[in-house]
This record gives sequence, structure tokens and C-alpha cells, in this order.
Amino acid sequence: MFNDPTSLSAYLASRRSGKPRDMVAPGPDRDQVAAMVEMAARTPDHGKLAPWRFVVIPPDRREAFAAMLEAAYLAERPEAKRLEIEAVRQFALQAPTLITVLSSPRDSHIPLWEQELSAGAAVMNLLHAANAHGFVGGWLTTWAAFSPAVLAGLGGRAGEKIAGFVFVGTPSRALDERPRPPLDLILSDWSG
Ligand SMILES: Cc1cc2nc3c(=O)[nH]c(=O)nc-3n(C[C@H](O)[C@H](O)[C@H](O)COP(=O)(O)O)c2cc1C
Repeated sequence: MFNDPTSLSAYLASRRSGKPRDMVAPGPDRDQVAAMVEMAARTPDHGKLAPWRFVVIPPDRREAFAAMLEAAYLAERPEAKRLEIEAVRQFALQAPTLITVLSSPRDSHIPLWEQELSAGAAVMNLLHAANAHGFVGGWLTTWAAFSPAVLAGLGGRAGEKIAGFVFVGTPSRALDERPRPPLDLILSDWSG
């Protein structure tokens, strides 16, 4: 069983993202999204800077969001073929709920790297919050996360970056396992 809710350790040992393209309704309602963002904001953050923010794409703005992405894609790749453009639209329209997370570093003595790490941690926490509400989440970036036009379209300011697009919903098919690295590859004892 994935995302086993019976205990915190059972959940963490079985945590799994959903595939956004397989997510269907229901997704979280507006109050649940707000509660999820409050949970996500309980993230380690050196200096209490809150160097991240969340931009929800409301359901009735998803079509406009798709049009914004399509225009950004076409501006960057004027030779794009119809199938590519359709894939961009599918990306924007998949899953019931979409929350973008922006890395939003402050002018501070806290290193930028630490602030950006905190943004990644906030995304991870948002995925946990989706599971805590009985949904699954999926963290995607794709070209769109690196597009200055998409960042501007989301209201991004100078210095901000798109940390991820977090899609949330209900899986339409059973989640399957993903290979995890063997412990001996990622865990070692310092030998001095
Ligand atoms: C920063 C970041 C960006 C990602 N972008 C994509 C993406 O664009 N497309 C994709 O298929 N998976 C992407 N992934 C991987 C998925 O979010 C997810 O981690 C993966 O499917 C494994 O799921 P898990 O959370 O159950 O380990 C990204 C992961 C991270 C950390």
C-alpha cells in the first residue's frame, strides 16, 4: 500500500507521488488548498524569511493558464509542431488542482542556496499535505519552470524561480512502485 495513513512512519515508508496525467476529480477544494499551503509553509527556513510563495491556478483559470503556456512556448520555439503544442496544453490542463511554488529569495545574509533549498523543502511538504488530505500530488517542472515568460505570466518578480508545478488529485489507477536507491549507495559512515 502506498501513502499508508495508519501511522506517520508507515506513511513515510510508503510515500509515493501520483502521476499528474492519471489524476482525476475530486481534488482539494479552496479551503483544503489553503490548509495544504499552511502545512507546506511549516518548512525549515533559515532566518524566518519564508523564501517561497504559492500561486494557485484556480479551476476557472486553467484554460487561460494553458493559453499563457502555449504563447510562451511558441515565442521560444516558433517552429513548434501541432503535437508539441497540444502536449503543452495537456500539461497545463491535467489533474484537478494546480499549485505553482515559487522560490522567492529575500535580500539577506542567509545564502541564496539555503533559501532555494527551503523552497524545495516547501514543495516536498506540499506533497505531504496533499497526502494528508487524502489526495496524491505530483511535482513537475518541464521547460515551463525555466521559461522567463511563464515566470512573468505567473506574476514572478526578479530573482524568483519556479520551484515546481504541483498537481493534486485522486489517482485514476493504482500507483506502482518506483525503484529506490540501495541503502549502501546513499548511506555511509564517515571514517575520519
Ligand atoms: C525538481 C523536480 C522536478 C521534477 N520534474 C519532473 C518532470 O518535469 N517530469 C517528470 O516526469 N517527473 C519530474 N519529477 C519527478 C517526480 O516529481 C517524482 O519525484 C517521481 O515521479 C517519483 O515519485 P516519488 O515522489 O514517488 O518518488 C521532478 C522531481 C523534482 C524533484
